[in-house]
Amino acid sequence: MQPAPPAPAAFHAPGPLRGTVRVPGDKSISHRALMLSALAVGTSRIEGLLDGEDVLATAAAMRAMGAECVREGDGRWMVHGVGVGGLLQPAAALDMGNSGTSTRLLMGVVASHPITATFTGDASLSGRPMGRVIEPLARMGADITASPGGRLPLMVRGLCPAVPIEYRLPVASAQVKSAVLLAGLNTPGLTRVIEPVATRDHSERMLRGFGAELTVEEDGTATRIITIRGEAELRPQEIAVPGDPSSAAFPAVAACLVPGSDVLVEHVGLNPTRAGLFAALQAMGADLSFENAREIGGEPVADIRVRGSALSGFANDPRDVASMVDEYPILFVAAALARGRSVFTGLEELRVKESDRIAVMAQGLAAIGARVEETADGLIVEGTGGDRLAGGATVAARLDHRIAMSFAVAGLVSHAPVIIDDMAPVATSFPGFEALMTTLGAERRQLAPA
Ligand SMILES: O=C(O)C1=C[C@@H](OP(=O)(O)O)[C@@H](O)[C@H](O)C1
Ligand SMILES: C=C(OP(=O)(O)O)C(=O)O
Repeated sequence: MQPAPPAPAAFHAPGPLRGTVRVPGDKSISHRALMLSALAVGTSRIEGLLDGEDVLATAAAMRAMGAECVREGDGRWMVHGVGVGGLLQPAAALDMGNSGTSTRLLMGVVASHPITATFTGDASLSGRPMGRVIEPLARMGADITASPGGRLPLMVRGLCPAVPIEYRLPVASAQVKSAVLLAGLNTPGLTRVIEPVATRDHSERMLRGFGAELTVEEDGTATRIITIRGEAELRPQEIAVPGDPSSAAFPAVAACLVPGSDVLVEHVGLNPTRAGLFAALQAMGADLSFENAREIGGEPVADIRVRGSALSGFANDPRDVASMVDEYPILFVAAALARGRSVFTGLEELRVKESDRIAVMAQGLAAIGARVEETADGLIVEGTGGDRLAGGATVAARLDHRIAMSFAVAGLVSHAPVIIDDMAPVATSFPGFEALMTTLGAERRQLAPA
């Protein structure tokens, strides 16, 4: 298939942003809901599932391995699971598109099933390191043949029964943790992951919710020891997926930056392992509050009210990186408009996301007039103190949805247009982004014909 032609766009805000919106379902939870439903015995129902391309790649893979996954309506899915150990050999390569989460978690699932699966992906995903999951899964007995540098395309030949391991995460990654736990689901005995820095814990919460025997201990130094008993029988569930805090980040920062704005983002998941951005914005002086706090499907949820705010510079605590790892690109935009200097450190993981998010944001922000300095593990930003950026440049999204949306927001507070060369990647995690921003009062700018 020919790749779609690029979809350039630029946005502006003729006035304050105002209104009440809901962002699509949480991407991390959506992937896990499909995978665990496919591994349960019987029929699960999911509502609020993210209908984004990344999650659809997971659904297609579960189907290719024998689970029935049916989209019954907007965000409403029915999954008929085959049981842990019951997945079938897929007839063709599993196309993971742009999705690191689908790839790494499913490699874990396949590793302990008696099947072989080939994983392929787009140019961005094919450049991302898979060695971090190959290493523990090979220790469990999976036979994995990867392209040079531990990249896609790669083939996983599972071993059943696999060998339980105790694995200390060398990098703070929920994807690596989840890959090992999911492999442990169909492995006899106890599989253990030791996590020195807490990462998102949706896998742990949901595995327990499906009836797996899983314990989490803390050793007093914030290290978490997660143990799962394998050969589990998962019971089908009804799952409600909350709104994605990583998507809510874009309208929230936009509302902070556009003077006079007042925006309510409803129904946002606020799991503490995910909510770092909102605390950072509050520390910068944002007028941001949480309303109607509640719990849905084992996850904390609230509505977030954000008003236009004068922000101050920020220095992040490197220990908090995992709680907002995907939100740094949009936080860099907030820092570019804040008063004073922001210093971001400990962000090396950003270099191996859909793009090198430190380098790509540094280049793009510099091109639209922000004062930034890239460092080995982060960025130093001298903010404008609320003045608009110059704009007047085209920035490359590089197949990275979060880069595209970050510069869409930067355009709202720039004099001249900020043209994003391709908005298409936004469909991986936030279908409806443009419509939502338009509801709030943002507008697409007319671009001169090329
Ligand atoms: O487990 C997950 O759902 C995710 C974990 C994070 O990746 P890492 O585990 O590579 O940090 C995050 O960046 C990604 O968007 C989703
Ligand atoms: C890093 C991300 O996703 P993934 O690793 O699943 O591609 C993201 O959504 O920002």
